[in-house]
Parts: sequence; C-alpha cells; structure tokens
Amino acid sequence: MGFKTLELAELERDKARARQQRARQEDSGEESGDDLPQTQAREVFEEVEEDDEGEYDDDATMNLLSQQAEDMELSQGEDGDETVAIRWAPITQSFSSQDFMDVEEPDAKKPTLSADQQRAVDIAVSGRHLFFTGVAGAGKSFTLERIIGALRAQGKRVAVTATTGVAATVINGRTVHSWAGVRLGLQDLGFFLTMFNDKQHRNVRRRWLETDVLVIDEVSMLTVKLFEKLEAIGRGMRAGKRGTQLDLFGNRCEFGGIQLIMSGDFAQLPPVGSKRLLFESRVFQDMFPMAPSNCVLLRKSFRQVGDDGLKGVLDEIRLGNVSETGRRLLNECQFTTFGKEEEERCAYLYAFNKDVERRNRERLQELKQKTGGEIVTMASRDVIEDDQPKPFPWPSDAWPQELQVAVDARVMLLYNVDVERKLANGSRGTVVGFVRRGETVAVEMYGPVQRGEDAEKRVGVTVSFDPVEKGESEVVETIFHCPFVVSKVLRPEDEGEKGDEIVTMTGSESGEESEEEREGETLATRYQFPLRLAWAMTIHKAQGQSCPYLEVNLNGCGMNAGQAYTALSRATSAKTMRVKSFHKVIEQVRADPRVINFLRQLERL
Ligand SMILES: Nc1ncnc2c1ncn2[C@@H]1O[C@H](COP(=O)(O)OP(=O)(O)OP(=O)(O)O)[C@@H](O)[C@H]1O
Repeated sequence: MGFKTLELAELERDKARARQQRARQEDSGEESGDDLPQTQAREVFEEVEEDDEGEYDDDATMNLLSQQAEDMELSQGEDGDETVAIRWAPITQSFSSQDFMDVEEPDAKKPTLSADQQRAVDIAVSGRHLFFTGVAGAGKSFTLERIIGALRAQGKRVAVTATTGVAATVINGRTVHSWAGVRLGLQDLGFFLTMFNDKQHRNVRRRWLETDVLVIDEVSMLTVKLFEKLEAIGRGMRAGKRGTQLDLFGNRCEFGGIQLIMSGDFAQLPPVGSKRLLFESRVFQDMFPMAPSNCVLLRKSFRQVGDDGLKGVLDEIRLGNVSETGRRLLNECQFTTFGKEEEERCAYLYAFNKDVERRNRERLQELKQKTGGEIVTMASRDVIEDDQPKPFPWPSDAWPQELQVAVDARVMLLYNVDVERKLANGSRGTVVGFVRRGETVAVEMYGPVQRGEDAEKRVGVTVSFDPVEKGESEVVETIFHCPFVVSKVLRPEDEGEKGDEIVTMTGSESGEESEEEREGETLATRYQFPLRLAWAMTIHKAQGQSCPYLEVNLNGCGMNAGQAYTALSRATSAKTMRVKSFHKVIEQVRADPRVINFLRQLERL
C-alpha cells in the first residue's frame, strides 16, 4: 500500500469520527465546536471551564486543600524504594469530550452476559464501589465495556482507565496515570494538590472534579502506594465541592465521592517495584469489603472455548500446582508446529529482555536473508547541554541510540501515542515502508539521522498496526504514521522524593514539549522513533491480550506462577501454542499464598 493511500485512509477515518461525534452532539442537543478552527474551539471550551469554576469558592478550596494535604501526607511505607517502571509521560493532559463519551445502545447480536458478569453490572449500576476478578479470559474487560455502557446510559460521567497503555486500548480508555495527571506518581500529595490548582493544570482538575465513576482495569499491577495516593488526591481535590460528607450508604467519601469500578486478576502479574498487593491496602479493604454486594468472581473462561484441557492446566498453574495430566499437555505443546503464515503472526513471549532482544535480532537477520530487503539503522539525534559530559551517560532505559528496522519487521510502540486510537505503549504492528523527504513536513523537522543506502531521503517509517480485538470481538485497524519521540534526562526542580535525577520520556507528534512537561533543567534530549522490534516481547507487554499463535519460553518464570500463568493464558488453544523450557520451570512454579488466600475468600462469597 502506498503512503498516499495510507494518508487517505487516515483522513477518511478522521472524517468518520468527526461525523459520529457531530451526530452524537446533535442527538444530545449539545452545540458543536466543529465548525470553529481547532484553537478557537478550544478557547470556547476553556471559557466554559472558567465559568464552571465559579461554582467553587477558590480561596476556601485552596485552604481546605492545603489543610487536607497536611492531614493526609502519605508516608513512603515499605514501597519507598519503588523503581521508575513506567517510562513515558502523557503526551497531552487535555480534557476531551471523549473522556465522557456517549456509547451506542446495546446490540441484540452481542454475546449475552453470564450470570456472574450480570451481577457485576447490577452492582455497578446500583452506585456501589465494585471490584471484580476472574481467571484470564473470563471476560473482565468485556464486562467492563458493558458496565461503562450501562453507567453512561444512566447519564453518569465515566472515566475509563487501565494500569497500562495496552490494557487501556482494549477498553477504549487511557492510562490511569494519564487520567489522574500524576505521571509516575512519585511526588507527595501536597505537590499534586497544589499543582492541580494552578491554571496550567485546569484540565486535570476538571477531570477530578467532574468524574462520577472511575473505572480501572488490570489492577493487579497497581501499587498500594499509587492507589492510596489517588484516593487521597480524589478526596483533596473534591473537598471544596463535597466536604467530607458520607455517601448514600453511610460510607466516608473515598475518592471524594467518585464511584470506583476495579477489575483485574491477582493471579496474573504483580505490580513492578512493589511487594505489596493491592488487596492488602486498608483503603482497598474499606472500599471493597469481601461481600457479594461489592465483589464478584467470574469463574468461566471464554478465551479457551472448546479446549477444556488447556483450561484445566491453566487453572492448576494459577494455583501453582500442576497435575500429571497438565504436565503431559504442556509437554506435547513443546512440539507444536506452525505453517509459514502462522509463524509470521506468532507472538514469542519471554521473561527477560535480553532473550527478547536476541530473538528479535535473529528474526531481523532471517527476514533480510529471506526477502533480500535492507536493514535500516535509525540513529538518534542527541542534543546534550554544554555543561554536560560528552558522550552523555544515557540511562539504560533511554531509547536506543540505534534502532534497526526493515520492511515487514514486526515492531512495538514504546509510549502511549493515542490510546483512544489503539496506539499505546505495547501496541504491535508491521513496518510497511519508509517515508521520504518532502512527503511530510513534521518528519523533516524532527526526524533523526539515518544511515545506509538512500539515507538522505529516508526520513520516516510507516507502520500498519494490528487490529485490536475489543471485548466484543470487533476489530479496529489502525495505520499509523510514526511521530517522533523526545527522550529527556531532566534534573527536576524539586529534586524528587529521592533527590535523584528523573528520566522522563516524553512524546509529541510535533516534537514540541507540552506545558506540563516543562519542569526541571534539561540535561540532554534524544530524538528517536518510539519503536522497537517485536516478533518477541516480554510477558509484561502481553498482559490483557489474546494471542492466536503463541510461543512461550518459560525460562525465568520459576517461583512466579503469575508470570507463567499470564504467559500461557494468552493462548486460545493448546494446538496453537508452543511451550519451551517447560520441564525445568514447572517443578518450581509456586503461586503467591496471599493470592491463593484472597481467591479462596472470594470463592466462598
Ligand atoms: N459472555 C460472553 N460471551 C461470549 N464471549 C465472551 C463473553 N465474555 C467474554 N467473552 C470473550 O472472551 C474473550 C476474553 O475476554 P476478556 O479479554 O474480556 O477477558 P479478561 O478476563 O479481561 O482476560 P485477561 O485477564 O487475560 O485480561 C474475549 O474474546 C471476549 O469477547
């Protein structure tokens, strides 16, 4: 497909989106800002925001906020050494009507909910906080979509989020960090409450104030510390609005009265950099008491339909205890073979980054031999401040200085470009071509230098992203023309909690920084494509996805049933899954006793 065709397809899609939005606005009697140029429309919107603010007494609110900040200062707790695990910062923090988007009426053809799924929907529409969980493929994301539809039909303003970008794409949401405006969430409560009250952050503030229901998916990866911080921010931000009243059920207004809908499976991946699991949080326990009125366990898996053998072995691994029958099945999976096309679509999962990188390098060389195509090296453009050492000691998690790609190479996106359009950190696709000078202005301005034949002319890379299977089996194809990403090393103004330098990865299509990102002194900046090779990926990147063809290497998953379980449960059937390094690991797989205990309590409800 030529580039012009790609651009046209994109244009058509944007037009269709605009048409849909206009139709929705007309239906709801809302005035459309579409006829205005974009900036003007934004100004109109901001004026409305200013007016809304009149509802609150700003001085009184500020006093309350500072008081609350002192009262609720969060301690570091045992998670004090939390590592910086999420390497991006939101591209834009802007509030959009999409945050509170209407949804279509339920379609009679859509699959019907199981009794447990229906119970979750009923609790959600009753206005109570809801936590629901279930085995991988039990339809947690699917049920969330139904819940969101039902709540919006009640006129509620629902913010849809997940703990990772890829998980957010599945439910048409954004990351909870981005929604909440907290980036990595490293600063203390007072910092956020003060920050959200300056004019620059009015959009974040407005989101906190106007949301009725906050949905968070894949909560097994949410740290106790961040969850409790979000709860305190909610209370702090909304204090001027609702005080510290009790809600309809006589509860203290957690999250300042926002209803919480949380979903995830603690038998899958735990949070990065923290030993505590979310259900150990006192705030979580208060909000979601172990009772049928607040918690639901979905028991049936819909992913491995028709493969009871695989379902059975997954249930065993989940609890860290694999039977002889289960071992035999996994043993047979060592010898699964795929046809040529299936092998191309296969996802290879590893526990370690070094294995992922090795496998991807091998596949790139194989591709070159097979097609005779050229491997293109994208060298980053580095800007290092005068007083900084040269070469600059880039942190190990900075984007690579040299990125190698080729046409037909499988690649993965490295930050959340546009989660609503399914372009999230972890989204996978295939390189379809290179964009040459003159075909796009933005690329010329911000493109990195390339080496290799024809390098002068090659200034961009075009990727066709895989369709994302939504909860209800629709597919959305996205063809994406890569923007560039700025990777910065900053010395923050407030020195952070640890006084260390913080690495901030920021991205924007224009290459310009957004207001919120202009904090601290820039030491060095790297311009690079936000891509990495992705025939192989880490198990973390695969959470929440279904993989029709899968190879799992279990090396490194010992002692961590969550990793083995997450990896193997991406498969839709044992026939389309190849398992490697299984013997050594299966003896060691142990489930976390805290998780087993938590699940047993849920079973008894
Ligand atoms: N009631 C249902 N009827 C038919 N299909 C369903 C139903 N519920 C879920 N599914 C299908 O099952 C598959 C898995 O669902 P989903 O991805 O929501 O599971 P999940 O619990 O979120 O999985 P994971 O824990 O791996 O993220 C999807 O293809 C979904 O469409």
